[in-house]
Amino acid sequence: MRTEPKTPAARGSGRIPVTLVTGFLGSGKTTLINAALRAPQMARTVVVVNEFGEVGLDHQLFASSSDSVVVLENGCLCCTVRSDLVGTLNTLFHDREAGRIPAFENVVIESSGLAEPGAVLQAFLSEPTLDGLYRVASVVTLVDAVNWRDTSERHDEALRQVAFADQILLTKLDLAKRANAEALVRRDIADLNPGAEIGIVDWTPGPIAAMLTAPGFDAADAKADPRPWLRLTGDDKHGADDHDEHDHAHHDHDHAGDHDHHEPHYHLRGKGIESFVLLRENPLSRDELQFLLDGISQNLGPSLLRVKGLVNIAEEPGQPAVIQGAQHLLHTMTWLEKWPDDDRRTRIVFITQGIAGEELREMIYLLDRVSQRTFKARERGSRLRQSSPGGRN
Ligand SMILES: Nc1nc2c(ncn2[C@@H]2O[C@H](COP(=O)(O)OP(=O)(O)OP(=O)(O)O)[C@@H](O)[C@H]2O)c(=O)[nH]1
Repeated sequence: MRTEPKTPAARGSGRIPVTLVTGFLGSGKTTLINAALRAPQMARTVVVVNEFGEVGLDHQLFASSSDSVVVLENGCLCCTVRSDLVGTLNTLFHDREAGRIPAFENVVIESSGLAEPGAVLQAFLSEPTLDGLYRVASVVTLVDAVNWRDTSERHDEALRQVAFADQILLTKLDLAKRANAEALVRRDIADLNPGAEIGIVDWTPGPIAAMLTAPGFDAADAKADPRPWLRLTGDDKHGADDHDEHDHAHHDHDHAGDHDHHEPHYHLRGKGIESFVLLRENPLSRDELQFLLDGISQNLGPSLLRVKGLVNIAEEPGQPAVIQGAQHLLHTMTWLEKWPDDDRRTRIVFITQGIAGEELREMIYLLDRVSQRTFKARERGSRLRQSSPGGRN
């Protein structure tokens, strides 16, 4: 990741917001988008679906993109990007600029039920063309509450779709036989992705359309409020404690509360998805942050699913830096004009797969300590050199 010179609002927020709708096969994606299309506020929205004709789009702009993927040089399938999606979005943007199609204001992408949201998200963060034209406003993941446990046991994609989400909507609760179905699914999901907002689909077109066209958080807009995006508020939704600068985001499965203790324990963690919040009271210097992020990227590499956070940088105490990443890619840092409230702590949420929670925690903790020590030692060294008789000053 590059830490760029501070240029608040340098790129403004002119990029077109994209809402990515994901969810396992049959979770209700098409039904949701079709419901939204009945609302007038979708008139300036382009809907891109994987399969042509999947959504009835009589009066809508429409773009199709087939399922081809490109395997990048390192051959890692997690890095495949949907080049046709990138091409489609590029064409749409330039057609819009040239007046060949109406000036749409939003894009909604319905990804295939088996798609890896990480690859699509990464395309927006890494693809130079897309990055300048579009931004991901929100990743909305639908979860079929009836089939969730079966599906999540069998299909990793379903878990990763939840792990990548900013918002999660439960569907089919009307079909659930168990009275506590909602509570159980919510518990699993909060465990996988403590930073996501969880709700139930209200099938009224207006509210769905509003959700799909919401501007979301634009990290390039210096005036944007990051709180809903990060979902870390004063009461700290992630459950991290102030007494420890590093805390684990998981809920304690054994604690009393609204958990149903008659339910057999569900080992989602056996699936290897972990989340962790790095909380830090002391500001980081730019170099420390670079060191920390490089270390995280090198050591966690393919295990990283999603990273997002606000960082207090020592050189710029009045302005938080925003970092975000998908898979091993950490996106260029941007700056907000001011802190959204009095909480000036660095807060970075990590969602990983394939690394044990304890190991993750230890690694980030260690990297942070090494980074602090290295830079403190370097500062001391430079002070000593300056004050010594043979020093430069
Ligand atoms: N009763 C009920 N049915 C639902 C609900 N959500 C979706 N369905 C039904 O579930 C079926 C699958 O919904 P789709 O919208 O096609 O699901 P999808 O996610 O687009 O499916 P794929 O395209 O296969 O990935 C349809 O018959 C919907 O009517 C819900 O909340 N309640």
